[in-house]
Amino acid sequence: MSKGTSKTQNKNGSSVTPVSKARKLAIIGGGNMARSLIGGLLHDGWKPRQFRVADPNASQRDLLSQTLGVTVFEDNQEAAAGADGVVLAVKPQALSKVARELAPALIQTKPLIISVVAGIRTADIQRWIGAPVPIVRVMPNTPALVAAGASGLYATPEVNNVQVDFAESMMRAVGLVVWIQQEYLMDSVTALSGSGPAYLFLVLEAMEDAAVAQGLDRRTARLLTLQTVFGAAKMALESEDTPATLRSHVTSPGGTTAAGVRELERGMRDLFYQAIAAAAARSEAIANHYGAEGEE
Ligand SMILES: NC(=O)C1=CN([C@@H]2O[C@H](COP(=O)(O)OP(=O)(O)OC[C@H]3O[C@@H](n4cnc5c(N)ncnc54)[C@H](O)[C@@H]3O)[C@@H](O)[C@H]2O)C=CC1
Ligand SMILES: O=C(O)[C@@H]1CCC=N1
Repeated sequence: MSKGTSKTQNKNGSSVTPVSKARKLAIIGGGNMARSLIGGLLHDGWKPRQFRVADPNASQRDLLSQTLGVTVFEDNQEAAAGADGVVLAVKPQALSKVARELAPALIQTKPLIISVVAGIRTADIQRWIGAPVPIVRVMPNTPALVAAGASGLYATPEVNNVQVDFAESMMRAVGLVVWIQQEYLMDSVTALSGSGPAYLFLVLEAMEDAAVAQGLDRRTARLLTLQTVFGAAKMALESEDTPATLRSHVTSPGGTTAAGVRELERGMRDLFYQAIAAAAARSEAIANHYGAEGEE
């Protein structure tokens, strides 16, 4: 896997053209992921007028228009009208209804459909829409808000090269992009990088609390924790060495790090193995459960 965000070729090996700043993007579901994505794209130079966001919840719409300046709609079809891309960003249980409602507009105007919905497979979305429409399934994560996202992308065979470039340029503007060739692996991507920020926020909480228990004040504990985690990730991204080698450089024989790592090795690897396996299994279960809606 390549590191950083400087990839210059798309999944077909051709160079990526930047997304035209005239493109219009409809986003169906204006919650946490939509806000992270829009915030990151605005930071990259997109204009608020390029976004048409639909959400049935008035307070979500107010938040979006007041904080991000985007155009908001109560009606999904109105938001999708005339968009070059339609991002589906509702919860998995809402997707079948949303896709069925949008079907006539999507079949008529043929925008690229980008689903960020965890679990749900492209075949189920196409079945709800009732036609083999082009879909790029994306698993982003919330650090997209600060242009440090990580996204796995899967394209159905109907997606053409221009649409590949569109999806890739858009997601690269908010972080790292990796193309996934087999759709079932999107469950693993979801479990790793989609959910991953939450695991690491938990690690931050645990390190900070442990430092406070040692006597450090909370502010100092938080600052040292955050900078340590940021520094370690930056160093690992920029280094040719593996994380194991970098760890060995910190660990003096008989020293403090060895004493700390010995405690973590009593269960941390197994816990992460179990956490990622559980999240991937949940993604598959969501797909089986909510994806089956409307099946004959
Ligand atoms: N939050 C995260 O870190 C990530 C979330 N995702 C996926 O993104 C999707 C959205 O997640 P969040 O933004 O976290 O959820 P959220 O609950 O914050 O946002 C969902 C929004 O959809 C709106 N909504 C409900 N029914 C709707 C309908 N019929 N039409 C239009 N909008 C409707 C809700 O009012 C809400 O504002 C989920 O499918 C999730 O799996 C993917 C990657 C990361
Ligand atoms: O928790 C979830 O289901 C979503 C998908 C990845 C991150 N949040």
